Amino acid sequence: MSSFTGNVLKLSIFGQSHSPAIGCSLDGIPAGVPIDLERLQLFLDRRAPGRNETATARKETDTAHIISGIVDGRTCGAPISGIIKNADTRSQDYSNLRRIPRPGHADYAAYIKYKNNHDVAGGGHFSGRLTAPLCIAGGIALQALETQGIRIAAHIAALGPRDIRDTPLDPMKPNQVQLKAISTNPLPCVSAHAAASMRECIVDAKSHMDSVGGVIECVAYGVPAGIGDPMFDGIENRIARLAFGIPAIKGVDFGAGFSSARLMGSQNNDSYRMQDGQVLPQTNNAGGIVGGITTGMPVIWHMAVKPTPSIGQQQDSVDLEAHENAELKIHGRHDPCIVPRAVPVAEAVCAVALLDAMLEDGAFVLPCQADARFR
Ligand SMILES: Cc1cc2nc3c(=O)[nH]c(=O)nc-3n(C[C@H](O)[C@H](O)[C@H](O)COP(=O)(O)O)c2cc1C
Ligand SMILES: C=C(O[C@@H]1CC(C(=O)O)=C[C@@H](OP(=O)(O)O)[C@H]1O)C(=O)O
Repeated sequence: MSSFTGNVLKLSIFGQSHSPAIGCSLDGIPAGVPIDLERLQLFLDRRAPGRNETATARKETDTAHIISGIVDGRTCGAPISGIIKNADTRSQDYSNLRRIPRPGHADYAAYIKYKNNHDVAGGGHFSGRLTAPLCIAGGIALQALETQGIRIAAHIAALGPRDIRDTPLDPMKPNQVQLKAISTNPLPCVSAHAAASMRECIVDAKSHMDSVGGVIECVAYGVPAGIGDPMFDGIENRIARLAFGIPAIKGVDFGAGFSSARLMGSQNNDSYRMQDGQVLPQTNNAGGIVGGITTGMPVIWHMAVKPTPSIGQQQDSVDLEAHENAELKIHGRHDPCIVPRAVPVAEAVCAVALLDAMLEDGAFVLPCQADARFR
């Protein structure tokens, strides 16, 4: 299975939803980066399951056990590895799914590819649970990027079939009022009204044993110009590659994205002006990336999250042993909507992708490279 990525910052994710533990290994961060483990845990808590009625009922503490690579609050140059224990597993909920695959989940595709040897319990290695160790790596990358003046934030941009919309994040510069609202509203939205409507939509879908999807917007402020590469290692490629590693992501776009296809060139181009001796684009339809390389404007991207495949309603499936049609009713615990818990995961993958590109371009410089301990 391809659960390994990165050019300079090498990330590997291991485990299954119901295995004793899940974890990650992250190699390539320079020594001396300050990492606050309490803040890392608060980041993981934003994604953790079982915290409210819009999420799965599975309860996990999602405590990150960092077993190597961080000493006395700083990276030591050795590979960082972290594990999270799985505790609240109910594998019996999955006993019939090896035979009768869930529409929309990976059961049937895995049955064919792994010749029925896959771990079906909890969705195995396909589970959204694997985004917990992804958030260990992402949380560390976010703190590393903060030392470079980079701040990454995501929110729910749109949700559900009625397309409930939140206010977009400022595409030109960080807006502290917006960023505070995202962290204080009951769902990660700029607008309290949008958060309340989205919550209602999720609870309503749940009461009908159904699920809803949505769109997450993620913005990286403070990324310097000139990071990335043309063709296959552009910043778009790098972010999209990691974003599609998140289960349930079915679309990714940048800046004006798919809407740019409906604009005239004169509307879509971000014209340049000089301001205080600096080149300053006047708009940011490009989402801060041209030719795969950053422009110095905020990097803006979106990811489409499909509605959770495991729903309580009866669905048409097949019996893979009897080779006949079958009806399926799923009895497990599932997210009625994945979107709220995927918001920190968007920030995590954005941070890992940008940090890898910055390390590769030699653009990651610690404010105090000479460690005080050696003076
Ligand atoms: C944070 C998170 C939570 C998820 N929770 C569930 C869930 O409770 N039930 C479910 O069927 N799928 C859930 N998923 C999605 C499935 O894991 C995913 O749809 C499945 O592995 C198939 O992959 P694909 O949708 O990318 O094709 C979740 C995904 C994420 C990122
Ligand atoms: C546990 C998490 O989410 C799980 C993701 C998931 C899936 O199919 O993706 C299915 C459910 O697993 P289980 O049936 O074991 O409760 C979710 O609870 C998590 O995100 O930490």
